[in-house]
Amino acid sequence: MEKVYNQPQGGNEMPRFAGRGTMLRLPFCDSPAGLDAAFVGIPLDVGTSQRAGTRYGPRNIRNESVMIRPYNMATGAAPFDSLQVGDIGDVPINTYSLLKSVDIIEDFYTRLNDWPLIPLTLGGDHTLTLPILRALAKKHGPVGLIHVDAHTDTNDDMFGEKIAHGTTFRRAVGEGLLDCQRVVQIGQRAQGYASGDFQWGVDQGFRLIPVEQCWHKSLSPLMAEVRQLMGAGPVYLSYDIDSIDPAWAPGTGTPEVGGLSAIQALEIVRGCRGLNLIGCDLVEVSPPYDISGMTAQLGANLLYEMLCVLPGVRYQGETRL
Ligand SMILES: N=C(N)NCCCC(=O)O
Ligand SMILES: [Mn+2]
Ligand SMILES: [Mn+2]
Repeated sequence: MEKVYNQPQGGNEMPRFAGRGTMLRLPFCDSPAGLDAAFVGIPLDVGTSQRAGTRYGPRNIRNESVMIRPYNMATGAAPFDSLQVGDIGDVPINTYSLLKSVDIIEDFYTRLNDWPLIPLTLGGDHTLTLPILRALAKKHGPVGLIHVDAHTDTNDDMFGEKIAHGTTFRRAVGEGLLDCQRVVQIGQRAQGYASGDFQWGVDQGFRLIPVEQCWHKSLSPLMAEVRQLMGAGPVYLSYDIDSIDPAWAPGTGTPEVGGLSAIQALEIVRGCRGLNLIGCDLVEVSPPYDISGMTAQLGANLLYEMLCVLPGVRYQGETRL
């Protein structure tokens, strides 16, 4: 019998401004059973260092995902023709404790390890990536990482705290969660607390591509190099929306000028096709600062593009360049 796959609620069956409040208006699934990929919300902002508000990220990304249709006309991807995808809701973080929230997130994703699904996470601030990596490392061992961000997030502490949205990947290295020779950081820019701030990751084995090396060019050639570097091993994609210039993504808590374009963001994610992706996140969307919801819509589209490059996605016909 032909397998039936979940479909986004169509714009001709329910007006786009109505219907399910889930990601892409997919069915809400109260169990991970049977899913190949799951959208998960983490409404966290107690880890932020400047503007807060990312607690509203998951809800607004879902709200702005209503324009997205099933078939990717640029790449030919048809995710809902071969993957069972659902929205499994939000992680019940502790609004009053970042450390307890980190434990709650790790426990939630550790339980997801029991299922063959790939988590696609709607953030929330970048602290959330640490507990997700802790959980995924239990299943996959140390993983490769594609980290797109205005920041390195490798501070040893912030205000004396070892866990915050700017310390995530320092902690991940220290806990042995990353295969450091298969880590790339793309889009880093602005200033440091010390002159060597960007060097710490490079000293661990990371490949760093500062934003100035991205300016005025397509990033498709870079992604060919990244695919080569990642090889066949497990890879996690962590996409901080503030990697993109505030002109395209104003709704974020720690904006930095001179960022990537939305087009380059699409090139990066589409360039992940063929990788052994074991999880993705889209973090730091802060709706209170989001002009007309465009940052949340860009985040929703990047999450859809991540879904489109997951292992097992079927492609329709020839893919256009
Ligand atoms: N937005 C994220 N994830 N990190 C911002 C860190 C800012 C800082 O290191 O001063
Ligand atoms: Mn970040
Ligand atoms: Mn950032």
